[in-house]
Order: sequence, then C-alpha cells, then structure tokens
Amino acid sequence: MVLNDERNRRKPSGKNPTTGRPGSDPAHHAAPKPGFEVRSAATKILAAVIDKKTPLDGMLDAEHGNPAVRGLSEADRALVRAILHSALRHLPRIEAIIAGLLDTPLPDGARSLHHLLVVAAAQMLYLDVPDHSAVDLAVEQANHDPRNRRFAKLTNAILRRIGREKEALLASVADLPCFPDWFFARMVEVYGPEAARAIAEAQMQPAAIDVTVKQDTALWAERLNGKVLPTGSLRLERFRGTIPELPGFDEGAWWVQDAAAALPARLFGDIRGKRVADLCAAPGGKTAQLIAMGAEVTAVEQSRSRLTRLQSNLARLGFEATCVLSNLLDFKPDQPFDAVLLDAPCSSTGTTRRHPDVLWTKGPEDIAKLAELQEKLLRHALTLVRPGGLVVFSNCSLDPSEGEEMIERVLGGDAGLERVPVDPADWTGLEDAVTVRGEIRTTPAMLATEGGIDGFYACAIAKI
Ligand SMILES: C[S@@+](CC[C@H](N)C(=O)[O-])C[C@H]1O[C@@H](n2cnc3c(N)ncnc32)[C@H](O)[C@@H]1O
Repeated sequence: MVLNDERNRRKPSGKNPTTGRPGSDPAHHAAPKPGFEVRSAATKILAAVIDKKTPLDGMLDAEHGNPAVRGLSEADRALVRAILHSALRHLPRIEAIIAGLLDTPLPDGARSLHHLLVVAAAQMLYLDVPDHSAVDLAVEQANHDPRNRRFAKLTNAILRRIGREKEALLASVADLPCFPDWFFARMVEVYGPEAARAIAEAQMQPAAIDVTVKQDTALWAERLNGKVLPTGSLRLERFRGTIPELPGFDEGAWWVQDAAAALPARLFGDIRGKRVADLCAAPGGKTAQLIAMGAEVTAVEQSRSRLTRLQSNLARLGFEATCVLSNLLDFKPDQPFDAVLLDAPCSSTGTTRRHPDVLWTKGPEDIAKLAELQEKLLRHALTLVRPGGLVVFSNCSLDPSEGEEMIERVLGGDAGLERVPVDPADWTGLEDAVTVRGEIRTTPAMLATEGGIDGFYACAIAKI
C-alpha cells in the first residue's frame, strides 16, 4: 500500500525507515510528547463510536467515562471532545480525502490506522491545530502501536500531503454530504434532494446554547448577552465557559433547552390550573415549561438517575412537580389527566449538531425499533387523558417513521381521536415548520439566519 503519487518522490534519504525522521530512534522508545495522550484517547474513542456503536457523551465523562479520558485535565478532555466532534461531523469528507491519497485502500484489519488518520486529519482540516503537531503526534501514535508501526511512514506521507494541499483537498469533497449513505438516502426520500442537502450542510455547524427564561426574556437577553429568537427562546451565540457560572443560573432564572425542544409545550395553549402529565420527562426541560405555564405537573420517568437529575433541575428553578419513577407502560394513575405530553425516546437524528456521533451509532434498524416503541407508548399515553383532553406527542427525530407516519397510523384506526392543527399565524418566524396537516416539523436547516435549530416533530391530538 503506497500513497498516490508518493512513489515517484521516493529517494534514498538516510532517514529512519520507520519514523521518516533523520537518524532518529523509533519514537516508541522515547517518552510520549505532550498531546500524545489526547490524540491517543481521541483515537480510541473514535474506534468505540464507529466500530462498537458506543455513544460519545458517556465516554467523555470525567468520572465514569472511557479509561482513556479519566486521567485527563478538563482542558485536555475539551480538546478530545473538539477533535471527535470535528471528526464525526465531517467523517465522509475526511475519509474521502484519505482514500483519494492512497492508491490501494487500507486493509480491512487496519481500523486503528484509519481512526488515527481521521483524528489527525480532522485537526488539520477543521481545527486550529498546527499541521506539524498533528502529523508528529500521529506518527508517534503509529510507532507506539505494534499494529501500525509499519505504517508510520505512510501516516507521515499522507498527513504531510493533507497539510500541503489542504485547500484543494477540501474543495474536492465540498459536495459530499456529511451523512452516512443510508441516512442521506432517507433524507432525500423524505425531504427531497435540495432540502436533504441543506439539512446535511446545516448539521455541520455546531449548535449554540439556547435557554428558556422563566420571566422577562428581554431582561435576560441583556444580562446574558444573548438574542431572543422568533420562537421566544434566548440564544447565547457568543457563550464560552461553563453554564453554572452564568448570571441567573443559581437563582434559577432560566434553563438550557434547544429552541426546537421548547416548541412542543406551546401546542397545549392555555393550561393554567390544568393537571398535566409529562411522560418520559427527564431531564425536565419540558416539565419546567409546563410548570412555568401554570400547570399542575406529574413527571413520569423510568430512569432513577435521570429522575434525580430532573428533581435537582426543578429544585434549582424553585419549581415543584409530582415525580413518579416508573416505566410509562406500567403507569396507571387513579384519575385521568386534562392533558398529557409524551416526548418519546427516539433516534435523536435531529440533534446531530450537538451529538455528531448519533448517525454513526444508530442505523435504520434502530429507527424501526424506536418507532414501534413510540407507538406503544403513545397508545398507552392516550389512555391517560380524559375525554376532551389533549395529548402532545413529540421527539427529536428527523425520520417521519418516528413522527408523521406513526401518528397517521394511530389516528387512522381510531374515530375517538382527532389531530388538532396548529395555526401558522401563531408561529411567526417559523411558518415553514407548520406542515399541511398542522403539525410542527423542524429541521436543522430552519432559522438558518439565526444559526439553525434542532430537528423536532410535534403533533397535538384531542381525545373526543
Ligand atoms: C427524549 S428524553 C426526554 C426529554 C425530556 N422530555 C425533556 O424535555 O427534558 C426521553 C426520556 O424518556 C425516558 N424513557 C424512555 N423509555 C421510557 C419508558 N418506557 N417509561 C418512562 N420513561 C422512559 C428516558 O429515560 C429519557 O429520560
């Protein structure tokens, strides 16, 4: 296996054949360079995401995460995260660039070499890491790994070429959608080629932090140096640092919630004084909204640790709810509710701006299973509301099999249920998100001038 066009340049150089450096000993005998552990952690975690389908967030946790990150400083963990986000956000382009520089593909067994190259290329192409540092550390990594030692020279050659020809290489892949093929094909089928491209393009932009404010959004926009979106959420475009340090956090004046995630609660209209169940409630962004809207809320959640997190979030906000630890399918209250919100577990394909691992850890078979589960949960949720009551179903998937199509199936077979269409006049700035049936469907390509929004689906159903 050789680098395209590198053969003609090969001359006897007097350099060490393994490291490509003049006269040096193999790097695996030396102490690791600063930054080596960060790259090595990023490579291991990328392998776990792509090859083992392990979600990224848990692996980056300082206490319970992947052993490779546990000993790292906060700054180093942040760098691991930045490298991985860049690598996963642009994976098809990075892989195409690397493949184009080889005249034969990497052998099937060379997965760790693939990951090492992707990690280094992501830093060179999409982050401000100096090329020489990314190249040196990648060559050192190759030398440290007995599986990759024989590829150290190739690693050096590929990465140096990426450094030299960066602009042209990036231009050569600029039309490639950064989605796995199966997902892009599905987006084209559902939204059409142009919209699918816009969605793929939008998901490459990291998402800003949005917050929902309890009262007086304009005042908090000033204090937090944020911008009020047409949807009412406050966007902190220039935010850097940690959330708990921001003004208003300790006093519970606001909570973090993507602008799209704040939309489903709006479908209830006026719920002051009503008994509302928030099903699948943790970490509680929508529970907080329903309480702020004046409802008496029961929050149901099956995960103990997540319910604890919801309770501490509500305590910080000075809010109260009845919290029930239960699988929703086993939840049988004494009295039906006036309204129910089911924000169902889903594939989360609308959140790839924040979670670029999602599309590499989930596949079409997961989406099909989740759609089945959602239908079961919705059918149960519908039994929990009184006649005349309202059920809002929502989730953050871009796939209509988890939204529009499933709702169609549930409504189609039941004369006692009716979709309640939203009025586009109430959705200024987000009119495109109102479907012909009066549901809400956002994609990351919407609110583009404001920096985008997560993909979300929401629909209101009345029980007659
Ligand atoms: C998308 S998250 C909900 C986000 C939440 N509504 C919010 O706005 O903060 C889905 C939640 O559903 C919970 N969940 C999944 N299956 C459940 C079930 N069968 N019963 C109860 N909760 C469930 C998960 O533990 C997870 O916390």
